[in-house]
Amino acid sequence: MSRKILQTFCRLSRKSMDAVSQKSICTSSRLAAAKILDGVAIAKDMKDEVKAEIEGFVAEGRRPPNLCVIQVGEDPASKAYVTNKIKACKYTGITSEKIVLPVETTEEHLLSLIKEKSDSDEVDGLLVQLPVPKHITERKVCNAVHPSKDVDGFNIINIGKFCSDQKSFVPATPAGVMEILRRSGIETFGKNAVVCGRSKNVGMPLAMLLHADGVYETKAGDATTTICHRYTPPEQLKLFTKTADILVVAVGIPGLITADMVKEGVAVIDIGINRVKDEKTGKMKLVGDVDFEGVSKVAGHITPVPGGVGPITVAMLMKNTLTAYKKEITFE
Ligand SMILES: Nc1nc(=O)c2c([nH]1)NC[C@@H]1CN(c3ccc(C(=O)N[C@@H](CCC(=O)O)C(=O)O)cc3)C=[N+]21
Ligand SMILES: [Mg+2]
Repeated sequence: MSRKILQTFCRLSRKSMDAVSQKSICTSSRLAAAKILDGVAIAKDMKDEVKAEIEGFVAEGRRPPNLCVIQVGEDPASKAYVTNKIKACKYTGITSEKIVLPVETTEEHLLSLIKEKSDSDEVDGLLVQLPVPKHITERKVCNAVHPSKDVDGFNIINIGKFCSDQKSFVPATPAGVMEILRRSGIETFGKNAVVCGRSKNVGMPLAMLLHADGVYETKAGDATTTICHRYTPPEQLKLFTKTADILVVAVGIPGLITADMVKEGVAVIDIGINRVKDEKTGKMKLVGDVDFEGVSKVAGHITPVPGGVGPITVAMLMKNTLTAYKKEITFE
């Protein structure tokens, strides 16, 4: 046998032996389907913890925490999200006020309402559901919410603190993703994380949480973190996603991530929310950015859509509202 053939043979037999030993050792995730990270169950655990703590405060004679949610216009998706938030308030024992303003509300009127609620001793958490109508400047709205009540973490003071590794209100979706990883025992320290999407409310803060130094107040993940975005050439996107031990996708393109783009055993967190028509039934359905069927055969862990990150976002908002109530973060 020539040297070359022998080498090839050895390599092949080594590979097949690995496959055999892996199969016999690894009975669950790897070679079988990915473990589905149940967002509804994790969110329930988180809400139950908040609920128990609130019951304690109320038993001591304190008023429960309060959340004020302002919605401008009647966007159907916003309505659904706000409904979920109010429902979670009821479940956890947070009192809530939902204020729906007409779509033609002036910026001046909205800003004065935000100021009124920011000044009210009855309100602990305050948020304006985004997006706001085009004639209103989103940045002004976010900055009008007092930092100590800014449970969305969208005020520039909270963004500044957060980016300086200080304790702050952190946006619920990225904070929720870290919570999924933590509660599912998925290590970030020294791992490769790839974040697809660089939005100010999700991709950017999530990349911060994954890459920054865990010794500081934000308790970040110490992962080697790559950010991909709309100008990452498609053929390069795959090179990056293939390196990921943790792959987070928040882009808004159904089916963007396919099985050939991921490494075996990767933890996939799908933040996409896309309403598409079901080919079989003709009805509208919710899907993420990940080809769930294909990728779940290769991944070690994967979040579904719906029932993944969405419910955890809502649960994290409850946690942030409790934090605001306890005045755990100081703003001087
Ligand atoms: N000021 C502000 N704060 C936000 O936190 C905020 C926002 N604006 N604007 C929009 C995004 C998106 N977001 C979601 C909340 C709940 C679900 C959720 O409950 N999703 C369910 C399905 C809901 C459905 O059926 O549409 C699930 O994934 O299972 C999703 C997304 C919060 N956001
Ligand atoms: Mg969000």
